[in-house]
Amino acid sequence: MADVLLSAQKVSKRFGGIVASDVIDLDVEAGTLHAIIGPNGAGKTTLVAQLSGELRLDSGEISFAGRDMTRLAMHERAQAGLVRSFQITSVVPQLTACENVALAVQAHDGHSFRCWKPARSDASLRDPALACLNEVGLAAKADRLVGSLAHGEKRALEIAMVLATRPKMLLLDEPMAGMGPEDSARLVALLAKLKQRFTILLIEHDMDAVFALADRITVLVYGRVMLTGSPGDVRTDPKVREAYLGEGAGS
Ligand SMILES: Nc1ncnc2c1ncn2[C@@H]1O[C@H](COP(=O)(O)OP(=O)(O)OP(=O)(O)O)[C@@H](O)[C@H]1O
Repeated sequence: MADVLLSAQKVSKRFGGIVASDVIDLDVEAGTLHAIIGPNGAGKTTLVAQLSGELRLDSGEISFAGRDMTRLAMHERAQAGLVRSFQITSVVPQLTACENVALAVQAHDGHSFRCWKPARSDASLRDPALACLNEVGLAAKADRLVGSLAHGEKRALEIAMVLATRPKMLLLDEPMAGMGPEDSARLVALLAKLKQRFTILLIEHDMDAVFALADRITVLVYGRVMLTGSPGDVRTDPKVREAYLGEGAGS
């Protein structure tokens, strides 16, 4: 087995009577795109929040690049290279795409978000921000206000902001949500390019995207891992077909 970059061991989380994560074991190998699929309420978002540090574990352990992350805060995990995609709600609509990415560069470099003004003119922020926008195909929109960007462009901007933090691994929670087929196809192409450089954990309901991109897939059902395997394993597993994909899906 290749090197494991991210490992979750016996991770659990309960919300009142609901067991959202039920003793989950997950190993993500370096250099792979690992997808997590499962029906609504299976615990996918909860698991990502636990991995990124937004949500405390009730029990279990998380290690990343050989370091114990279990008790580290979100920004400490991000500093180590484990970064969850920014939610569009954390993007400032009154600033341009470039200024928003510059803020992410600035935040990662340890400056305060309050000092955003120099980000407009400071080449040490603008140049890396433009490079990130270029990577996601948004260079031409660098000086557009975020509020005026189309939905697909905003999602690409979120990814540019992750890249600005110089991650080792990206945690992406439903990046295709709400997208039409053209934007989805564009994002699949972008992720196919990014997976050559980054390890990626992808939660996604779009099965075409998952089967096009994933090297490994973990199926969660009721907070438990039903199966981890190759796309072929998952596609043909009768339990998975019954529990989630439905007969004929994914084929
Ligand atoms: N903050 C919370 N408080 C109470 N219950 C929660 C909370 N967050 C999640 N849950 C519950 O935990 C379970 C898992 O939810 P989660 O959002 O992780 O599932 P999911 O697989 O991401 O679902 P979806 O595909 O619909 O996004 C659900 O039953 C949900 O209602």
